[in-house]
Formats: sequence, C-alpha cells, structure tokens
Amino acid sequence: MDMSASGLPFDDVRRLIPMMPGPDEEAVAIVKARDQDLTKPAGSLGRLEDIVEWVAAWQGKGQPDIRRPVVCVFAGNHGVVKHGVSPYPQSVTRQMLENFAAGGAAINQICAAYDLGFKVFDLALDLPTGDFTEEAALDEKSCVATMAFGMEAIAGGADLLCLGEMGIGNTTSAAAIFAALYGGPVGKWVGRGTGIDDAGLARKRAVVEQALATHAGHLDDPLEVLRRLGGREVAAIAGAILAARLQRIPVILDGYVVCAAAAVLKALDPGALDHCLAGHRSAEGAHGEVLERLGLEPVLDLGMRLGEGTGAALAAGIVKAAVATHNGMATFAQAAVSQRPDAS
Ligand SMILES: O=C(O)c1ccc[n+]([C@@H]2O[C@H](COP(=O)([O-])O)[C@@H](O)[C@H]2O)c1
Ligand SMILES: Cc1cc2nc[nH]c2cc1C
Repeated sequence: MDMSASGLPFDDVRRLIPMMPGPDEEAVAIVKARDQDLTKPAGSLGRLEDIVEWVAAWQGKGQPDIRRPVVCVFAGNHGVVKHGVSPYPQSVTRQMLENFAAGGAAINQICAAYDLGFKVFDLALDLPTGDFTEEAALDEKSCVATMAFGMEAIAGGADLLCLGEMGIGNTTSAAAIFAALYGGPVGKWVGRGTGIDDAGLARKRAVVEQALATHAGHLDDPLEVLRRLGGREVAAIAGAILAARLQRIPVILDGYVVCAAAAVLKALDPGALDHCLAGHRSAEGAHGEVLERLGLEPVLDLGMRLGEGTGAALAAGIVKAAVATHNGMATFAQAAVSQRPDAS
C-alpha cells in the first residue's frame, strides 16, 4: 500500500477506518455452543472463556487457532531526550536492539518460553524525531510512511499479534499524547518511565507542559497529536493495530507507550480497538486510567514496566493456553462424564 503518494497523507489513513471489519458473531456462537459441552462446570474457566470468544470473533473462525503468534517490537529515538527526561542515554535504544538480536533481552526469553515469533523494527534510529517542545516530532508524510511501515508487522501471516516498543524517552512522548487527548493536569500523565528521579520527573512535566503550549490549537485531530507528540515507534504501532484489524488478526497491547498509539486510534473511532486485548497493567502510574479510558481490562497485573512487548507476550501465553484448552478438551459425551440433569 503506497500511503505516501497522495497530497494529503492523513486522508489515506482516515479512509481505512470505515473499512475495519466487525466481530464475527457466528464464530462466537460456535465457540459458546462448544463451551457448554466441555467437561467443566459452566463458566468455570472464567476469563479464559471470554478470551477464546475474542480470538474467534476477530479471527473469524468458529474453531480459533493460534499457530503463528508474533511479537513485534518497534524501536525509535526521540529528540526530546535532550531535555534530560530519561535516566538512560539515547544510545541504549540501539544497544538494546543488538541485545534483542543476540537473544539476551527479557523479551527473547518470554518468546522462547511461550514459542512466540519475534520481529524487531528499527525505525530510523539514527534520525531521532524532532524535539516536540519546539516543533512537530514528525511531518505528516513521515508519520504516514511510518504507519505504513508498521503495517509490515503482519507480513508473513501472523494469527495473533503482540505489540511492543523500545525507545529511550518514549514515556515522555506517551505522556504528552495522553495529556493532549485526555486533558487534566499534566502531572497525572507523567510517570517515572525507566526510573527517573524527582528532579527528572519535574523536567518531564515541564517538557510536556511546554509541548502542549507549542502545539496548542493543533491537537483536536488525533492524527495531529500522533505526528506532533508521538515517535516513530508510536506511529508504526498505530499502523500495525490498524493493519491487523483489516486482516482480522487479534492484537495484544503492551504497556504505557503501546497504549498511547492505541489511544490515538480509539480517538479516531471508538470501535478501533475492539480487536485488541490489554496484555497487562504496567506500573507506569497512569496506565490503569488509560486502560479504563480505552475500555480494556488487563489480563495481567505483575508490576512490570519494562516495555519490549513483555507484558503482551506473557498474556499471549495465556491466550494460547485458553485456545488450546477450548480446542483440546473432551465434551461430556466424549468423556462419558455426567452433565447437570437440568443442562439442555
Ligand atoms: O510499557 C511500559 O509501560 C513502560 C514503562 C516504563 C518504561 N518503558 C520502557 O522504557 C523506555 C522508556 O522509558 P524512558 O524513561 O526512557 O522514557 C522504553 O524503551 C519503554 O519500552 C515501558
Ligand atoms: C536497559 C533497558 C532495557 C529496556 N527495554 C525496554 N526499555 C528499556 C530501557 C532500558 C534502559
């Protein structure tokens, strides 16, 4: 899809929104009917049952299946780091990509433990985005081109997509996006990210306040929020979420930064995240409130704040187990187990 050819690239993105398919209710009905026959008390697998229905609804399959789960990590660098908003230097973004390639990061181990595919996208790491206290992080064409690149996440035919990111400074970008979309005191959206101290937290807050002032009057359009305050990884994740929806691939979101990309889409269309599951509630302060605003109940709450898709990947293990349980269990008739006498 050439998204950068038209004169008004954001229009190309907006055109995709009405093309988003809805849930496959027939597939859900098939799952519900089989669930009633499985050798367990009705409802006893709790949220696992909802998760299987969700996979069926978005895969469009009465017998959902997870054969090609993939974790995609998008990495970008941020001009705003020059203000001292992260305790780590920008060089760590690339160093962590090397660590991913060598198999030494946390996400590598989780992917190995749960047999998940793993892809990393280097989004012009040598070209950090503009410092959004002074200028837009991205111009419109680069923003759309990066969203289009994010759509590559589904190339090769994933049937469950976990989204993650890596980018020193990107919790400041996420905070700015939430402040712009949701308003309220800026401090509420600014957290410690990788672990910044009190002075750094104050700098982060001032940076987000300055960003909102610089871009005042241009933040009513969610795509403008994305390009002005986002990073390349945030734009790519928005593209990946959209592409997955169009191809009927269920998505598991990771933490605070991935949810900033998701929030942009939700602001464009309230149903845009219906195919998304929140993998976890991150320990980044405002993530809980963000999830409430997105209408998503996290699968896990483990006090994690790493990023890299780790929360999404852990949840993928549960989603895989839920689907395998549904597909593999015997029915009451097959196992000759007595049903409740009042079961129809
Ligand atoms: O996913 C989260 O909720 C999350 C919370 C805190 C930090 N991170 C990760 O930490 C990096 C950004 O933190 P910072 O302090 O540099 O803004 C980035 O690589 C993220 O993946 C991620
Ligand atoms: C070491 C390190 C690993 C990370 N993974 C995701 N964000 C990160 C930030 C740092 C600093």
